[in-house]
Amino acid sequence: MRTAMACAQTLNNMTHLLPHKPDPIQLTQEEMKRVAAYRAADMVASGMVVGLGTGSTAAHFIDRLAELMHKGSLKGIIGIPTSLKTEAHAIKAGIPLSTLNSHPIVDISIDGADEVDPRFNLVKGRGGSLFREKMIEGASRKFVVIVDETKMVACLGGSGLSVPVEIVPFSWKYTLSKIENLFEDETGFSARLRVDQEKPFETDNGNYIIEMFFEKGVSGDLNEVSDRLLRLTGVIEHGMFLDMATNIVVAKNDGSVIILNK
Ligand SMILES: O=C[C@H](O)[C@H](O)[C@H](O)COP(=O)(O)O
Repeated sequence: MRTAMACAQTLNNMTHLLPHKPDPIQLTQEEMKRVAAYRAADMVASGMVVGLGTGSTAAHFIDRLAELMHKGSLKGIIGIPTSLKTEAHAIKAGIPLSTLNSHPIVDISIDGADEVDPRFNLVKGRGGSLFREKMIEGASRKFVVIVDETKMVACLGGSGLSVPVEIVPFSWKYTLSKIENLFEDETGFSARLRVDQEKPFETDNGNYIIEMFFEKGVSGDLNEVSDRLLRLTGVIEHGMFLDMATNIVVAKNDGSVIILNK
């Protein structure tokens, strides 16, 4: 009895010397983006033609890719940028670039997304890039999406944030009204021109963006919704990337990573 008490007392007195049990890691969203990007960089091999995504998550990937190239761990990489911003970033980072015209088959594309649903469908383009992304990622053998866990959704557009559509500037109000007509039976649907500093936002292709909002997310058959949008004269492309992603790299705020493969 005396011994047991003494042990308890000793233990209490010694707790400051015991190994400290670390608090569970709580990564910020930016840190999660970096974790996902770094993991995806491991999927790139020497000699690959790599589609370089656009946005804050893809920017971490570009930095990591450049780092691996400069270290000599990756050789003979050619990047295909999905936006002018990414092109400038990659040039600064020293990544040799080419185009889809010269390299029509891309080995792997790595890019972020605004939303990912359980079927690997994505919303992309809230940063203003979607057309070049869709073209290059559609030409890729592998399309790896890098996200933090906040991007995982039950249905596209369900977060109340926009689903972008790139349209030609000519008669944009007419195209906007056609998009509104398409979803007139959708409760809570709205659409508007994306504006930046009181002027229409312009994409890298000199086009405008219509932002569509769905109160309860995009309903019905997504391929049908996509087809109906693309049939409208004036619509160039939309930000729903359906059945394109082959792998999703999800970083969680406890520091772990989940890789989903199609
Ligand atoms: O237009 C932007 C691109 O589609 C981005 O990949 C997407 O918006 C995700 O961006 P971020 O990684 O900055 O969240």
